[in-house]
Amino acid sequence: MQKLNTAAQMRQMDYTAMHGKYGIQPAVLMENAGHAVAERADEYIHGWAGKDVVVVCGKGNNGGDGFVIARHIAAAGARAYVYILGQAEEYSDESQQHLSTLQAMEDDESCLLTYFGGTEREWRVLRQRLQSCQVVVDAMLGTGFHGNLREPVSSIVGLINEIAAAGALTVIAVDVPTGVNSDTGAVSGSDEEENGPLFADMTVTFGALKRGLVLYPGRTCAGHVELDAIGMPAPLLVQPEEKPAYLLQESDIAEVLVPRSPDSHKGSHGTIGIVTGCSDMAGAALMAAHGAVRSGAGKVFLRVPAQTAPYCIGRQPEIMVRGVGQGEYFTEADAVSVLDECAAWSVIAMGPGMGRHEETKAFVKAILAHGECPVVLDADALNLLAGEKDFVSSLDRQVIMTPHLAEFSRLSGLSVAEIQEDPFAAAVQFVKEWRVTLVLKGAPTLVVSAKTGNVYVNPTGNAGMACGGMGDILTGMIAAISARESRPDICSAACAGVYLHGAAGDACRRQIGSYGFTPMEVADAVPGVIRRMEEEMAVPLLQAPMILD
Ligand SMILES: NC(=O)C1=CN([C@@H]2O[C@H](COP(=O)(O)OP(=O)(O)OC[C@H]3O[C@@H](n4cnc5c(N)ncnc54)[C@H](O)[C@@H]3O)[C@@H](O)[C@H]2O)[C@@H](O)CC1
Ligand SMILES: Nc1ncnc2c1ncn2[C@@H]1O[C@H](COP(=O)(O)OP(=O)(O)O)[C@@H](O)[C@H]1O
Ligand SMILES: [K+]
Repeated sequence: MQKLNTAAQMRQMDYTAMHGKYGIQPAVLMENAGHAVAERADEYIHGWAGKDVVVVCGKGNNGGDGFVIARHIAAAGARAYVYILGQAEEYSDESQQHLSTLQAMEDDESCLLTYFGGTEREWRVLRQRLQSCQVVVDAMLGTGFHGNLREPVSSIVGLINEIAAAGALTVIAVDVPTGVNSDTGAVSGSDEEENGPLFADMTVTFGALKRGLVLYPGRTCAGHVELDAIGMPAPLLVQPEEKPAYLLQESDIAEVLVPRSPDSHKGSHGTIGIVTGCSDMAGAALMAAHGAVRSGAGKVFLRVPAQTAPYCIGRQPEIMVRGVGQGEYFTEADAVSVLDECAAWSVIAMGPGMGRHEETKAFVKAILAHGECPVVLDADALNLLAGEKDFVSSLDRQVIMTPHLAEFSRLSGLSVAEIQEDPFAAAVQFVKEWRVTLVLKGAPTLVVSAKTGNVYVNPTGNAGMACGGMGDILTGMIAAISARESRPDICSAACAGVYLHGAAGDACRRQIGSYGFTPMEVADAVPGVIRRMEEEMAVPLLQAPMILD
């Protein structure tokens, strides 16, 4: 897992490194940061030697990093044209220190300083420089940026974007691309294009990943992201923050990839009860069931309203289907027969294609109110439960809710725009109030643990998955994974489900292309993805076979 920090958490981390017991000199940390950019971008741009590079340095410490970068790339054989946006005396002590070193190099042709005042001539020269150089280093604004870009930064960003779009100019961002809010991924000028953010090819970020680098639209501006520890003491790199957020990595889901016990049987791998569907959405029920099968479920029972059953029976022979009641959708009276079976199930999933009839709401509440096994709620089950916070939060069982943005908006009462403004805050607040594990689906999907309030961001998945039915597959996957032999805790199961689902979507994109792969194909890709992960992580697929003779 990689920490995903806010600007405030970064300030605290920097402060502890410098002023707490570790006592690292501020200028040393800045030196490490600047050196890290020069080193890490070297390979990306195929070496600094012989390159003309414009380094634009803002007024804050991001600009200070730029001074260090200019010195290192000049030493590596580049010619650095350094544009300085602040007055020397405005800079922090450590930035001033690095600026003085650069000033002492001024006679050297490798490093040319311009104190940018914004005269017409200066703009003209800057444009020419940008047109003739090969690389731009964006050291204008980092974690200190908020709001909309002001001049002259705004126009410099516009100029760089324009020239980069037209030609062979590589843009390297320092810590965070200028104009991206490092906490939320919001960007400058979303409603006025001229104040838009910088689009970088590569971002070298320091100490911890920033949330704005993984959330859209900021993620689009960051390009290829590399994280450098910049010499931070190891405990600070891993120490949990007060309200932690993490980016999931493949190794994090190893918990669910433990090999099957060689003597296990179908009962060891979970009995999944999928209770969902209605007459015009039988496919959703089948897709959820298929997601469970492809994720390794021991047994999958599908319970659908009676009139949906004929469509489902026999479609997939491994799924055990029974029609409940007599109608086209579930009603409260149908709950009794399902509740009779629930006691033997490891997990229940409800919601895909269930319809939004009032009677179905009573059915869902009746199922939830009895029994102890975990429940995964998606789609219409969520729509039906909007306004039922008190009921859900007082349930004595583990609940995972998997809304997409519109469903989450209905549940939380927040508008989609409000959620997008700060999805972390909205998701964490919701989990606190509803006492459920939340899978807020989207690009990217966030998982928030009911137990800890920790946020996990999923890096896998692609826009080819924006297609009806993808979420239904995920519902079945999470249900099946939560019931695996290793019995992962509910949040780990949700994280693993989301990660595998996205990775299966990525495998489909590679094999089929960005358009037109289906939810069923994504489910079918899951076993292959698990096999690849097992091989790459050297988790044995099977225990060594016994040799009997
Ligand atoms: N010691 C530290 O704290 C370290 C900080 N580092 C660097 O320092 C950066 C953070 O430095 P700062 O806190 O000084 O912040 P920044 O350098 O990101 O930005 C601060 C400046 O931005 C201006 N600003 C804010 N919003 C603006 C807007 N909308 N339009 C135009 N100007 C705007 C502020 O007036 C201020 O002058 C990090 O991103 C990183 O690059 C690194 O050197 C590592 C060590
Ligand atoms: N652009 C995207 N990038 C990554 N994942 C995506 C993208 N678009 C959709 N997905 C994923 O596809 C799934 C869509 O689920 P959902 O909207 O519930 O579909 P449905 O309700 O039709 O089943 C979610 O898991 C979501 O994260
Ligand atoms: K920057």
